[in-house]
Parts: sequence; structure tokens; C-alpha cells
Amino acid sequence: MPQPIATLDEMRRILAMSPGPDEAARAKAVARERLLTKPAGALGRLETITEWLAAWQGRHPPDIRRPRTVVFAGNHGVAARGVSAYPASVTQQMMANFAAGGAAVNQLCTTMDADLRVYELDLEHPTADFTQGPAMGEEACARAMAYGMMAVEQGIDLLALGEMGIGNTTAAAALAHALFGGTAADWVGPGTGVAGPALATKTAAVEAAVAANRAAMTDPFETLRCLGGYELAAIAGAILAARLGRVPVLLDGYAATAAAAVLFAADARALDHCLVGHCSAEPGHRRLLARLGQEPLLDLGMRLGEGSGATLAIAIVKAAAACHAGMATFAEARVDGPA
Ligand SMILES: Cc1cc2ncn([C@H]3O[C@H](COP(=O)(O)O)[C@@H](O)[C@H]3O)c2cc1C
Ligand SMILES: O=C(O)c1cccnc1
Repeated sequence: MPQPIATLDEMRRILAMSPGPDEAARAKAVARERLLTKPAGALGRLETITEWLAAWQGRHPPDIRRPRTVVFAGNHGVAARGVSAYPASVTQQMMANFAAGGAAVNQLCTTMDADLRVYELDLEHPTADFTQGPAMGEEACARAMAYGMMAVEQGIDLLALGEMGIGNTTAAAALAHALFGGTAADWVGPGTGVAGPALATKTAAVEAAVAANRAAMTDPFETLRCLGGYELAAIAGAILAARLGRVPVLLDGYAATAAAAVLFAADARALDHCLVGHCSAEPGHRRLLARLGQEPLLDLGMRLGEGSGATLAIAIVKAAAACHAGMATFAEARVDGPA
């Protein structure tokens, strides 16, 4: 992978520079919604999605011509502890499957007309086992974030973010536990399908990870360095870059949302340009969404990751924008307004 020079302080500064919403564009969307041929408010959440889209694209009417799904992939040292139902080799093998068009996210991107990009982060070199100390050094973590920032190109108008990395629901649980407290068991779930004694091993790994790194986790960025992974750091970087580039974001499941939660913990406004595409069946996800104040767009019992739920939710956002732009007003269609 390319090696931009980066520090976590730079990332902290970029977060502090995050632009706010375009309130004029939002106001135009609110005003137009009132004129469209439907009872006031009848499109429910589609209306607030359109307003969000206008505010964060910074234009009215908002539209989606170039949606992109980005999947970042990384390997985790903690996977060697038997915290996943699948071997770590699957991460690399899935790269070939994505390239050949054989994964679920390929079919979903084709269906949504979304461009799919898959970026590997040093799969030959997993992060360190975080039950023993930090997963990453400062430079490696910042570099992974900078790499994620590069995935946000000009012209993209909606970005769905996902991940691939065997062991990463353990990292997600550790991040959530460190950032939001509770017990490790509150945040640990089956991931790819661990149950019984393996689930107890996974919970113990999360407890050990938070204990081993407690002193080093002086702020959320340090927490990401200690308990995250390369693909999770890249997701955090992509979210920062999308904000600067006025690209609204759809987050995927538990792993992607845990990466995003790092930014939220640093600044509660950091995810205002993000919606969560779906609620994963991984039980910690619902709990995490409540902490972030996020209402997921879909809830279909999916628990796959790889950007699948975020990509599926592109359909909802596209539909919202299409109604807003394409519907006739009462005046245009000569339809009587409220009595
Ligand atoms: C074939 C296969 C395809 C996947 N696509 C996404 N994941 C998902 O499963 C992994 C996280 O679960 P855990 O923490 O239990 O390892 C991640 O790679 C995630 O993207 C997959 C997992 C497998 C086995
Ligand atoms: O919700 C997720 O992100 C998830 C759930 C199970 C396995 N991998 C990812």
C-alpha cells in the first residue's frame, strides 16, 4: 500500500476542521417537500433523508448519480485466539471473490448501480494481538486512516462504507466496550457464528484487550490505535474525508459502526453526515446505535458486513432523492392542496 506520512494529531486536526451542514440547501429541501403532491409529511423518513442529503451534499436538489461502496480489508492478530468461526485466511480469499464478482456485496452493488472498490491494507501483516498491548503503532494507525481518506474521490455523491477482516467483530466489541463502558459481554456477539466456549473465549479476549490497553487509551484516537484494525482505521479516515468533500456516508454493520464511533466519541457532531444503512443482527449493533443516536434505515436480520447493509440502503436514499426531484408540485399538477 502507498505510504503517506501521517500522524494521529493530523487526524485530530482534520476532525476539528470538519465543515457543518449547508443549512440553505436543507431549507430549500424542506420548502420543496411542502409543495409536492402528497399529504404533508406523507413520505415519512424519505423526507428527512432528502433534507439530510441536501444539507451534506451542499446542494439543492440533492441527487445520486455516482454512489460508491468501499470495502476496506485488514487482518487481526487477535484472530489467532480462536475468536472467529472462520480462519484468518478467509480475508485474503475473499479479495479474489470480490474481484471475481462472487460476493454478496458484488450483487448488491450491481443492483444499486454502485461502483465497488475494495482496498486491502497489508493483509500479509495482521495487527498485533491487542490482548497483549496496542494493535497498532501510531504511524501505522494514522497511515491506515490516511489511506482510507484517499478512497473519497471528487464526484462521488454517496459513499457506503464496509469492511472485511476475520476477527473484526472482536475488535468492534473491544472498541465499543472501551468507548462506552458496560461489560464486555454487553458488546460481544456471534460474529461469523461463534457460540458456546468460543463465545466465552471471545468475551475474555475483549476483557483482556481493554485491561491491557487501559493506560494507553487517553483519547478516542488512541483507543482506535490500541483496539482497532487497519480496515477500521481506514473507515474512520474515509468518514473524515467524506465530510471535507461533502459526500454523505452510509455506514454498514457492527464493525463499520464501531470504527465510526471512535470519531463520535471524539466529537458528537462527527457523524452528522452519516446514516447507518441497517441494523445488524450482531446484538451489540443495536446497543451501539442507541449510543450514537442513530436510527438504522433497514433491519433485515443481516449479519454479513462487507458493506452489504450500507449498499442495500443506497436504494432508500436514491428513492428519497428521486421522489423529491421528480414529483410534481400541487401547482404543476393542478391538484388541490389541503381543504
Ligand atoms: C466467507 C465470509 C465472508 C464474509 N464477508 C464478510 N464477513 C464478515 O465476517 C468477519 C467478521 O466476523 P468475525 O469477527 O466472526 O470473524 C468480517 O470479515 C466481516 O466482514 C465474512 C465472513 C466470512 C467467513
Ligand atoms: O454487522 C457486522 O458488521 C458483522 C456481523 C457479523 C460478521 N461480520 C460483520
